[in-house]
Amino acid sequence: MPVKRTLIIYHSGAGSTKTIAEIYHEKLKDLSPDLIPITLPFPYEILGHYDLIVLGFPTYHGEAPHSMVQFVENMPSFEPQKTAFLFTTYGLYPANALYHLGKKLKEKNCVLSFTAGYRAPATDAALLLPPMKPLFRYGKNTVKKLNNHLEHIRKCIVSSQIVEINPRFRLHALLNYPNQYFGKRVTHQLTVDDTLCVQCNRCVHQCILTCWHRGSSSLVPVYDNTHCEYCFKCVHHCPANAIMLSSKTKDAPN
Ligand SMILES: Cc1cc2nc3c(=O)[nH]c(=O)nc-3n(C[C@H](O)[C@H](O)[C@H](O)COP(=O)(O)O)c2cc1C
Repeated sequence: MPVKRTLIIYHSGAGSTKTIAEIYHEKLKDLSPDLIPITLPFPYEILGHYDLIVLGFPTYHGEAPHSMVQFVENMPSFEPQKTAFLFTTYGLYPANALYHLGKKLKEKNCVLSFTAGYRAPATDAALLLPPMKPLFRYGKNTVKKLNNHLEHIRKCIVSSQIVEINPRFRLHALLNYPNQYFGKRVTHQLTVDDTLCVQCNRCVHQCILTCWHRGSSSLVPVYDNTHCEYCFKCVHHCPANAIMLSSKTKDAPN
């Protein structure tokens, strides 16, 4: 049976989703999967080289991030069908994030064969409540879960036995609605400390929603939160810890 060509593709702010994607990549390396982060816009034609796509994303406010939704919505409808695996990382509760993105993938003619959620350090909470950072960590059963999931994925890659699943709608996720409603209404203002900034422009290169631009009057990058989904990738990638955060509640960005 021919081995299916596999692409692992992910979006990650603080690195937890990237870590899980890298573990998938490492543990399946004998089957030569490719691993890439999502970019916007994305060269969708490369997806034509793969039979099977593993898609990873963090849960934000009980949903997939806008960037991820945008990535899937702009995807062409596949002909022939493609097999997709979906995983998310979350701090406390992934609500219906997998259900909603799974449905969108099916609209693109993907056969969804697997979904998984991994509890990971809650990046937003760790940034907003630094003293509580030690409480936010990977779930105790993550290694066991990963091993089971990798075994399943391996079977699908080496055989043609793909079983289609329908991700379950979690009714109790409706209780999470206040968190989603208010969470989306908190906006953050990121500021750069000019005295610390080393003008490497890593924030400009890392942001997939182009919230950072090279400064015109100074070499310090300029931030615009109009499209920001607060993944905090810029904060985590800044080598000089020059990006700082403040929050306020106002109208949601969308
Ligand atoms: C803006 C934002 C919103 C979040 N909302 C939720 C949430 O609703 N539920 C949850 O369990 N975790 C939530 N988290 C935590 C992330 O899902 C978790 O930290 C995830 O592993 C981050 O992945 P990353 O490190 O790849 O960015 C949120 C994090 C951020 C930054």
